[in-house]
Amino acid sequence: MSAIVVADGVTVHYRRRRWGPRNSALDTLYLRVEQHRHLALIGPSGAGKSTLVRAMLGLIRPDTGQILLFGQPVDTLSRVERARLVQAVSQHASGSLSPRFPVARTLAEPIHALGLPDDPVTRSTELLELVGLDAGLLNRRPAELSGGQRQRVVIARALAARPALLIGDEMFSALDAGSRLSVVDMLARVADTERTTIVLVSHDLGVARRLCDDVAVLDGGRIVEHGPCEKVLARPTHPLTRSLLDAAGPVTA
Ligand SMILES: Nc1ncnc2c1ncn2[C@@H]1O[C@H](COP(=O)(O)OP(=O)(O)OP(=O)(O)O)[C@@H](O)[C@H]1O
Repeated sequence: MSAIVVADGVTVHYRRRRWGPRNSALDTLYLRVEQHRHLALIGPSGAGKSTLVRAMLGLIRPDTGQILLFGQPVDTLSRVERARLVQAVSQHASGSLSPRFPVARTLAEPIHALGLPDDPVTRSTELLELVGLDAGLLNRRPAELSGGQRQRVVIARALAARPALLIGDEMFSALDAGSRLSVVDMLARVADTERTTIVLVSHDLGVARRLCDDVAVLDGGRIVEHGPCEKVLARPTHPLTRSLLDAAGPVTA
């Protein structure tokens, strides 16, 4: 199997002031994300999940170690190369939609910016369908959409880039419980068709198990347990994984 992402001994410190104390967010972290095996990143608040995501996106440079995307150090890739390989959707991503742009323009933009061969009109309609939205919304601006519809548009915009890797940092939290599972299932189908690998940061273990093949548990900036969901979530070996499972109650999704 080939690795889509490798974190090779990554350490990240945050320093609030130049001479102030350093706060270690990732501590010599090693992780391999295999292609076409969706990975859930779970862990308590402050474990380093979002920091790891930001490092994978090349938004922060590790103090030591490196992140490899398809074997290449992420900081050697151009912005366009990175955008073609990896897209991210965060919990509050709908704020990143331009208030002036109708949905059609939002979805066409990555196609133009990345020089993809897709026809923007056909692809925008297809993308809306993929995320379970009506093509009639193509002419609406963000203010004319519900919060859940905006989040689906953000997911569609990320898919427009046809990324090899989609990173979702609590990407479903803005959706109500009723539509969450249908969007999760939709994403699983799209990822399958488009050969996209997903890394999902989630506090929702039900969603993690429903979508992901593997799970990695972070604590104190390190991976403390990593393996197939059916094994780790059924027979956890680390006390932290056990306590996350206990706190979540029965994982039903
Ligand atoms: N910009 C920053 N400056 C200083 N410290 C930070 C900064 N961002 C995060 N941290 C610290 O780094 C550590 C890891 O934070 P991170 O946001 O990666 O955790 P997380 O696992 O994503 O948490 P959560 O589940 O609450 O979102 C925490 O101790 C946090 O306080």
